[in-house]
Amino acid sequence: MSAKKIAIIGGGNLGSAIAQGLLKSGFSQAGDITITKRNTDTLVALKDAGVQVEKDNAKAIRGAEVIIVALKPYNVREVLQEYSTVFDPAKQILISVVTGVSIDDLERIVPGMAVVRAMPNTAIAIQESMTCLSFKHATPEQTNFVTDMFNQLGAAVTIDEKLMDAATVLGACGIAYALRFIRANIQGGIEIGFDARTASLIAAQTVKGAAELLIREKTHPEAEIDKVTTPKGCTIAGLNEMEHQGFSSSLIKGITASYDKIVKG
Ligand SMILES: NC(=O)C1=CN([C@@H]2O[C@H](COP(=O)(O)OP(=O)(O)OC[C@H]3O[C@@H](n4cnc5c(N)ncnc54)[C@H](O)[C@@H]3O)[C@@H](O)[C@H]2O)C=CC1
Ligand SMILES: O=C(O)[C@@H]1CCC=N1
Repeated sequence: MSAKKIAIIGGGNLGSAIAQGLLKSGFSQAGDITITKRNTDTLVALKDAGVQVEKDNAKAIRGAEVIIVALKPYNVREVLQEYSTVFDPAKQILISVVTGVSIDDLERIVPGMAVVRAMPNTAIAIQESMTCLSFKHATPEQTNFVTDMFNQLGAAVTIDEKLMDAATVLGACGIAYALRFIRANIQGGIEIGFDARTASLIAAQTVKGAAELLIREKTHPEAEIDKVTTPKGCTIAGLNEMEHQGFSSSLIKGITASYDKIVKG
């Protein structure tokens, strides 16, 4: 449990998920978390859980030691600029989960502040995020704090900032790709006889099992696939048909399209 006061600026999809994760993990007490949004109606559940819900960013920033900025890339500059004099670089750290805005850019907007970039995904709400972190001017104490926090909200890895756009695609967008894969399995499962609820359970638990095999056993996917593909069996027949239809290729092309969207706009 951390006694640090945390302010989340931008209580949208990711900001709210971070607040939920901080609460569920026990990393923070509800009263130590403040979350801001212009229209706070969607934050009722967090408010009911004891989180401080605010419209006033200045008040939230003043009362915090850790500020997590979860605004859209197109308004983060404008909003941070408005409050740049409210920050206290001697006592605070700024963590940005904003896509495509560099540490240098953010440190220029809020002079003197140590900025950390973090790229979690929405599974942070249930402590299952993959979070990539980049540090530049953070002190060892700040680095340890941020790493520990995101480790308690899933798994965290530190990467070179030049890989942050790639991390955004593979980790943050990646959860959407995985969910679409599961949805397609559900659609197929219904077509071959299951009701939607049973198909959802089978598809999701099967993907969870596949992921856990790789994480726990540290094996290569193809080595695990070899164990499933009985010669002349149904698995290889299905896999090969998927590849004939461009399965791996479509995923790789999707990943590079997402990446180009961040890099080229
Ligand atoms: N949604 C995701 O899965 C992920 C999002 N990100 C990044 O996180 C950031 C936030 O993304 P989302 O949560 O999806 O967007 P969102 O649009 O759901 O959240 C942004 C929130 O900021 C609020 N906001 C706007 N102006 C404000 C102001 N002046 N003061 C306080 N709040 C204000 C908006 O009302 C909105 O609720 C983006 O930069 C995105 O690229 C990064 C990783 C994953
Ligand atoms: O789609 C987006 O732009 C954001 C960044 C990563 C996940 N959602």
